[in-house]
Amino acid sequence: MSQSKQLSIFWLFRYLRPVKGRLAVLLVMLLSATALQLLQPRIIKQFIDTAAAQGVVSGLLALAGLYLVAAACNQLLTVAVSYLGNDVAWRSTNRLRADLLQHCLRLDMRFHNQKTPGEMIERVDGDVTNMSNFFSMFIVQIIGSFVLLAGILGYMFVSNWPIAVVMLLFTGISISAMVYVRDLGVNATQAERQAKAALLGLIEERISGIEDVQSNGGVPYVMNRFHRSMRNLFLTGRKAWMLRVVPWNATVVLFTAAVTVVLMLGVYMYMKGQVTLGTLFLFYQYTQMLNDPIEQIGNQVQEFQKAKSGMRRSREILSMQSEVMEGTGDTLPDGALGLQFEQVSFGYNKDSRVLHDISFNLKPGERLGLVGRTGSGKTSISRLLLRLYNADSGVIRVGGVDIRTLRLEALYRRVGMVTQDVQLFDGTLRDNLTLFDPRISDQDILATTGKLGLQSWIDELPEGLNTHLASGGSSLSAGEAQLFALTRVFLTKPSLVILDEPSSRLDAATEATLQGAVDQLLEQCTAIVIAHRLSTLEKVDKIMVLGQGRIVEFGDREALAQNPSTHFAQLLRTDRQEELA
Ligand SMILES: Nc1ncnc2c1ncn2[C@@H]1O[C@H](COP(=O)(O)OP(=O)(O)OP(=O)(O)O)[C@@H](O)[C@H]1O
Repeated sequence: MSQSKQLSIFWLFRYLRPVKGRLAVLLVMLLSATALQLLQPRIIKQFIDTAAAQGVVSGLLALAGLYLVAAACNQLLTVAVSYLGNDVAWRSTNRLRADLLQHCLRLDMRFHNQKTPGEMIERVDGDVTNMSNFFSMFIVQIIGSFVLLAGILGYMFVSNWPIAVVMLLFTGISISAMVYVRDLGVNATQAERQAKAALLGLIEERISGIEDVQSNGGVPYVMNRFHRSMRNLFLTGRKAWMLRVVPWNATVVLFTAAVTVVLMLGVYMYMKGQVTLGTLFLFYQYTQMLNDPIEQIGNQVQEFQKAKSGMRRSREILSMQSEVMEGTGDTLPDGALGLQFEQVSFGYNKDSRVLHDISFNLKPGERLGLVGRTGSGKTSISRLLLRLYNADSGVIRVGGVDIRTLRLEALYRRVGMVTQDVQLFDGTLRDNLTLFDPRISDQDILATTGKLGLQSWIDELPEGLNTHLASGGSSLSAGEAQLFALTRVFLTKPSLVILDEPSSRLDAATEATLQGAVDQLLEQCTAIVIAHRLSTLEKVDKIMVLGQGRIVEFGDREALAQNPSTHFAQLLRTDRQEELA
């Protein structure tokens, strides 16, 4: 752990490598600005001394002009530094954001089950934003500040060593104090980020469940949790801030002392005639300027703490390995794909098994109806097949190929699933149906939607396939969303498809239209149909009855239905009675 903490800042340099040219330009500009900063007080010194000695007006005017030019150039450089600094920060942090998001999207569902979307936003964006100053300004500001310090102190040593010694002492003590306490705020800042992530997670969760919250009168409860979370953020944030500003506060006291001593020494020397009025002004001005680089170093130390805590959290995510490792295989047989489960067992947690020793075989083109009570493990079977989780033991083969040996993309190209929850994305209807795949033509879309009975619905939309849909699914009824999900999967022309309760939210008439279309679409593929209502299963070839994660029954639908002693026949009888009642 300690080693990883030490390595961590160097790890960030990989994101700076692609912008090193820009960083170099940034540094040159900052050094030029520093040179101008050093020059300006010397022009004023010259001006004061010339004026005090009753010098010629043209000389004074020239000095004033020179000062104006230096000040204007300094200002322009400051603007350019700020622009380029932001540019570098965005370029490098965007790379890190992309790496984090891509990594998170590849992590398995066990990871995602533990994280709320709000927390993920904070980790992919908030933590990285915290590091942006580090990327753009840390190195250049630290170098720039030290150069400015060296310039001031170097000049002072040449022109007046007693004052230079006071300045050097002040600088040395200030910087040592800052280095000594530099890590003080890192852990506290990390806790602050965690509290922020928890708050965002809470808001996101409650807003996405707004219907339930409102209809169950849960608003006061939500507000209570919200206030508690805010309080936690406030307390951790205050602690982190206080620990971060300690280094800065330490220098303020030292600075006041240094200015006083330099002024006293300077006035004394002026009275003795050892220095001119202009030089006294220069001493004062340089002492004042000394504060800028030290304050800048202090700020950078604070930013460094923030960056370090963000970086630890980002590294933590990036070092997480998905339990689902991709294989390298790319090829599956053409046409409908057979499916075998061989002694597959699985549990979401180590202590409890959800599926026990599941073995069955589906030939290419066969349709399996999966029935069982709530919680019997039907959805879990489909999740294993789609590699959202790894089975604890056993093998799953698609088209005779162990799915662990396949690239995930190769698997998803051929295996599709329609779930009960349809996620809509911010985009047009076309984007949502094709999932942003430009290779799927409008003709394909309209042919599939036509078959599924969605055509009239699309025709009624003001802009047809170009209609913009809001994310989250609020613009569709539950039944429409289900039809939508079917279209989405069938557009990918899957060779094996899992339909999880495909018609649970449709009225009888729509269901009838849909059933015909699904039958047509299923002609080219193998299918698993998960259903509570047995009427959905009239067209399947095989039936599997699951009970508490075990196969209770597996066989031909007709044979099981004809034999009155089977579980399936019993379920059919109960179903009919319920329908009659
Ligand atoms: N993400 C999860 N984490 C932990 N346990 C889970 C998770 N998802 C499901 N389970 C548990 O696994 C068991 C099987 O769930 P599964 O969703 O496979 O059942 P199901 O037969 O599909 O149920 P339903 O008919 O209600 O959809 C249940 O006991 C459930 O509580």
